[in-house]
Amino acid sequence: MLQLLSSSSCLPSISSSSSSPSLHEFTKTNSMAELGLLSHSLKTHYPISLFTTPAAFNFRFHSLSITRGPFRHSIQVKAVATPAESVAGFDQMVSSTQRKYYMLGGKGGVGKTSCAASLAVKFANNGHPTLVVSTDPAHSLSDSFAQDLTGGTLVPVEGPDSPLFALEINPEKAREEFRSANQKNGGTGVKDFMDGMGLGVLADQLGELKLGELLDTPPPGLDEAIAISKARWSCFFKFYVLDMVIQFLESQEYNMFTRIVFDTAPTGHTLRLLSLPDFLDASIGKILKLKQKIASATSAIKSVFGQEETKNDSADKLERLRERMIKVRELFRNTDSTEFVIVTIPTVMAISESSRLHASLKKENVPVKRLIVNQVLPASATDHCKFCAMKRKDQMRALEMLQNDPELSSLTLIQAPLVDVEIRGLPALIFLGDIIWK
Ligand SMILES: Nc1ncnc2c1ncn2[C@@H]1O[C@H](COP(=O)(O)OP(=O)(O)OP(=O)(O)O)[C@@H](O)[C@H]1O
Repeated sequence: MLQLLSSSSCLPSISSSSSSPSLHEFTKTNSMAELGLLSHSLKTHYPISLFTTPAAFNFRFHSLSITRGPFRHSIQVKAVATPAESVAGFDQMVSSTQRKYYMLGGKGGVGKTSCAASLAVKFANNGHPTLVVSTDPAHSLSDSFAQDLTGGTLVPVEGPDSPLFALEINPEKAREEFRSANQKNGGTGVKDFMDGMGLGVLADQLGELKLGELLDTPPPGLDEAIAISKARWSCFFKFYVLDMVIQFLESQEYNMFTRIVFDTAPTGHTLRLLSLPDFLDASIGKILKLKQKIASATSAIKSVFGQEETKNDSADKLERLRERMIKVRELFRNTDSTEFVIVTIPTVMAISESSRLHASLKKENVPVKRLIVNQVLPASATDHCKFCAMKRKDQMRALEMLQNDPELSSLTLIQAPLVDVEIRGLPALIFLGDIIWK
């Protein structure tokens, strides 16, 4: 039988009091597939009730009860809430049936994927058909869900009450599409492909740069060429992601989803992605103005050479691209539908970066209300562990710094403890989600 045993453990844990393996032990000793199977069978065959009971002092007990079948038992987990913590306001996040977008972002490795995946699961378990999308080319959603999501298409996640689909925007698939389009038409295929994305005019501008060639065979020894190739590829991938976002808005395929959660790339990449629509809008505006000036100055010559229609077509395409970029930008800035949740950890470096991230997001007018400080060492961890005591002291200093930070102190602060299991698979995500999203 599984039951609460956290008093003997230094970190919040899921433990066992008998010879049966605990979920904690299970996650350590079994494959991801087995864990997935457990999560599936728990969900499919045995009703689970999740509840949270406030307890004395700074402890909070999270309970997972399985109420029938051979798995009849309850698992309780101790987590710690420090006084500065506020409630995430999940009731408000879940309340409307209108489509909402949540982007989770921050420094590399702080727990963006775990927080995003746990939020998606929680939405789906609270009645929202939900899509969770990774926009990080170095995806970890598959690991987080313990399920293969690498195909670049929507994959159903088994278990939650309402439909939950996951999508890793697959850089290899994008690259393949890009290459085959490029080969198909002897170079002009790049343009066709980008045309399909509403970006054909940009392909015109990029055509000179021989993007495809550089991707396939960077000239040997030319570091600069490789760097340029990488930069162009990164730019292309961002277009690809933006195109996906437009599809979420416009395509029937995504109509059903009332919550879309983005697991974003580390800070720098995401800021560049968010600022791209604005940059393109401004650049296209300038190009169009320039084109108009040139057009009026040379209209007589153009009509003689019969190029009028081509130029107008190109201006129309630019205008359409601009409209699409404005749509995405409006989406990113819409306070009714969109929220960027910053995820950080209690270190001076991570908090400094989060502060800069918030400042940049404000500049981009992207709404931010909540800040998750993940991996906070519980007070109980310091009882018999000098290292943990020192570490927690350090973390408390960083938290103090956060509370005095002019950029961050206004945000709703959510603390998530460092737990002693890796956050992988549905049960672990439900567990983490129940701690964070209250
Ligand atoms: N609160 C937590 N307690 C214990 N482990 C955690 C916690 N949050 C995240 N982890 C673990 O930390 C690792 C990194 O987490 P995750 O992949 O969510 O971070 P990330 O910010 O998305 O990383 P990347 O930037 O590399 O995509 C994972 O192994 C995850 O299980």
